[in-house]
Amino acid sequence: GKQIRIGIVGYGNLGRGVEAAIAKNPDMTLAGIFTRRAPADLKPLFAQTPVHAMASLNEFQQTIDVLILCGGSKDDLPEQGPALAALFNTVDSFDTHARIPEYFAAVDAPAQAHGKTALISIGWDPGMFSINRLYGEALLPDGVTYTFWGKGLSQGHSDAVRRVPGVKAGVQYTLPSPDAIERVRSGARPELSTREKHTRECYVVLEEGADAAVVEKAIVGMPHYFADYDTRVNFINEETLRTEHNRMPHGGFVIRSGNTSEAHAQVVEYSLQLESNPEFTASVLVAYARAAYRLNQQGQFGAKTAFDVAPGLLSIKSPAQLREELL
Ligand SMILES: NC(=O)C1=CN([C@@H]2O[C@H](COP(=O)(O)OP(=O)(O)OC[C@H]3O[C@@H](n4cnc5c(N)ncnc54)[C@H](OP(=O)(O)O)[C@@H]3O)[C@@H](O)[C@H]2O)C=CC1
Ligand SMILES: N[C@@H](C[C@H]1CC(C(=O)O)=NO1)C(=O)O
Repeated sequence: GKQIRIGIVGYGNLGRGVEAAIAKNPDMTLAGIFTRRAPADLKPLFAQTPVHAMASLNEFQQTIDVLILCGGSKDDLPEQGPALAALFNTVDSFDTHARIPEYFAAVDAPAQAHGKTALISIGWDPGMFSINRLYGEALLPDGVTYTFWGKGLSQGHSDAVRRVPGVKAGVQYTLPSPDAIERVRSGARPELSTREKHTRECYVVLEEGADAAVVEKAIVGMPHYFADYDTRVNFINEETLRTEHNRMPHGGFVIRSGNTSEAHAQVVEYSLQLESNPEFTASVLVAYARAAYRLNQQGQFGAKTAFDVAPGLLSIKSPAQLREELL
């Protein structure tokens, strides 16, 4: 049948992951990559992938079904999300949790006004972990939920570090507290503050002449990303970053402990072990692009989150096939 035509906006770790993921979905085809840089500067994963300047995006309104927005949540998506939701169906991974309500509103208005469908904050957290936190609360109303990430590389926090003036390059690792995990797994249902659950470790390459103390202060005090955590900042050179910090593994789990009666405790858990955080996130975005296309065909316009998307819309299988095979 008809292939769903995808455009990638922003070619970083996530954009490259989406290029790979589309090749794994036979009902999808990649119309092209759109970048703010000079297209000739980009080396796509597949030589045949077209690369266009962002300015030419308007010309593709009739030939692209869904845009997957792969920009950074700190500075790119707040501007690109609302602007592009007026022109295309979109899917993004916006993950500045504290700002999701305002981002939802900023994207919903243009999408509604132009009959577009915009799936926001898709990925694993927010995204698949959000869905599993919802399942936990809905299925075991009397209980507690915990989310742990890592040890691994957070792309949102790494992007945020890279945006600090004076930072040339950088990554951020999230480390869960072994003690906190042990207390949760013991069934003790402890009260844990944000600071007690994870610490954050940054590795930063400074621009020439940048002041390390000023950069460190800007990172550790950064609202929404670092201010609520104990954070260490290590300064390294480009060679070390390239050789020791070029892998992007991550993972984690959502656990719900609850009681269905005095007598019976129940536990629900969802976990991820990711060799590549960006490739997994990209694969989630591509499955949701299928849903965005279908929702738009159904006249479901405006901004939506992972909570609003029926699981069947993600599958390449037809509803009848799903009933036969997966029920
Ligand atoms: N919800 C979730 O579970 C997850 C969400 N995310 C989100 O995805 C976002 C993007 O992550 P990630 O792809 O790692 O970010 P990157 O820093 O790799 O890319 C962000 C943007 O920066 C530009 N860029 C990329 N490489 C370069 C370069 N070498 N020089 C100049 N500009 C460059 C690209 O835009 P352009 O091509 O236009 O220059 C790109 O879209 C994160 O900020 C995070 O918020 C990530 C993982 C999980
Ligand atoms: N959005 C995160 C995905 C997970 C990882 C994470 C963290 O390490 O703080 N929080 O959510 C990312 O950008 O990698």
